[in-house]
Amino acid sequence: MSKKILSPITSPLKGRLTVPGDKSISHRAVIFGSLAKGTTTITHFLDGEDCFRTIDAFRAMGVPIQVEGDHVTIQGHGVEALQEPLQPLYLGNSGTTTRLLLGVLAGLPFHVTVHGDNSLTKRPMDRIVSPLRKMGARIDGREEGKYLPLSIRGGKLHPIHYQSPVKSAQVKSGILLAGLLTEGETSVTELASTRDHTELMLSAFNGFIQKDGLTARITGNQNLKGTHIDVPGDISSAAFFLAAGAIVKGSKLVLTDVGINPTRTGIIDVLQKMGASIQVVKQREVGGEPVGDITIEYSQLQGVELDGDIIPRIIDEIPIIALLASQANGKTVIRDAEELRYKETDRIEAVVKTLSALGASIEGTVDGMIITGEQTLKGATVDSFGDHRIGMMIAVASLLTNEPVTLKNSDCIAVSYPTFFDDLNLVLSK
Ligand SMILES: O=C(O)C1=C[C@@H](OP(=O)(O)O)[C@@H](O)[C@H](O)C1
Ligand SMILES: C=C(OP(=O)(O)O)C(=O)O
Repeated sequence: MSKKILSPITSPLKGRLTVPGDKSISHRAVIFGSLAKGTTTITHFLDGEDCFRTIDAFRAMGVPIQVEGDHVTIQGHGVEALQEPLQPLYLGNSGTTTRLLLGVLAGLPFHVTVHGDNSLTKRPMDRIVSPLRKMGARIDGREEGKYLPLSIRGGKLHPIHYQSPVKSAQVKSGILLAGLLTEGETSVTELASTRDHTELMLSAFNGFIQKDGLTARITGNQNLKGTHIDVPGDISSAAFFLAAGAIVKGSKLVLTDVGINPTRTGIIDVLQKMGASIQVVKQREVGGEPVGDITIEYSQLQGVELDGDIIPRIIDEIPIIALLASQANGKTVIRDAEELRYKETDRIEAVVKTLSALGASIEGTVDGMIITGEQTLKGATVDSFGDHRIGMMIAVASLLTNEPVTLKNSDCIAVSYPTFFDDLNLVLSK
């Protein structure tokens, strides 16, 4: 098992940092580049383990994909050129790869088996399997297709209108991708707005999608053309540095070229609401996605109440928000976040266990948590439970302790941020 001893720090965090490319956008760029005709080039691609699972899946279907550092080149020959994979597809730890790929596989005349690691094997897949079956895909798996491994017999689908019962961009995107391979109009209505990178990226590939409030409509057999995608920095990765900058006394950081798509900027809203000194500057658009630089400075934070429609906009940031709350005056209450129980770990349980061990006052609820600050954190041995976001939250927490923190299972951080510790050392040494 990997292990990292995180020593107490002696200086605040200073300087400028460009975080790696957005994970959600990197996955989608590979998917659309593989379905399109012509060359797609991707720059600032996230070379994290999850995105390689998406690359490997399309390589297994015969798509030539070349990777040099964070540059990716895809020679797309269109959907008709995809080949049935000869082996089961291993999707590792990546929920996004799985749910989006199932949408693609449902519309292809292949028989494919997909499997993943211990964590992915426990995550619910019925949320995507059920609408894809309604479209005509034949999918089998444990507990009637609730869990991986799954076996998919795809082919000619029929369009549906789907009212999604879960607030999930992966479910929406999986159905839209299946809709792209289906004659007629497929539509998805969401309960709340979730990240819309699939919708935005489709236009970059010469595709078309209609958005009408919480409903997205797509027609099949579009003529997608290869393009260039410059991936913005991942705000979900930047969030760990925004939090560190906000809670380590004397810190001042500028995070450059961060994606600030409004469906993802809940963390900025939360920090503002907590009273952080945070600004977004140099706002611009890159390839249809809004991008900006974010400055953050240490300041005393206040507790907040978070629920309702902001939850999908902070879903991956809640572990680090819990740490922020432990350093804020008063109570923070997070509700409506039961989805956290279906991530790489049960993130409600994992956050409560790790932050309690580090000295925070935190209790879990059915759909969230209650944190009372401000608490002095202490050194301890804590486990990431194999969840990259829990691992990075613990590393940021260790910046506040006077004793070392031992982080067990630290390697999982490479899933979304392979250079996390290098970047942390960079801003600690300024
Ligand atoms: O569509 C995406 O790229 C993602 C959607 C979210 O998952 P859900 O759709 O399950 O909420 C998020 O947690 C995940 O990290 C990435
Ligand atoms: C939940 C996450 O990813 P995925 O669902 O793709 O595994 C995440 O990155 O926090």
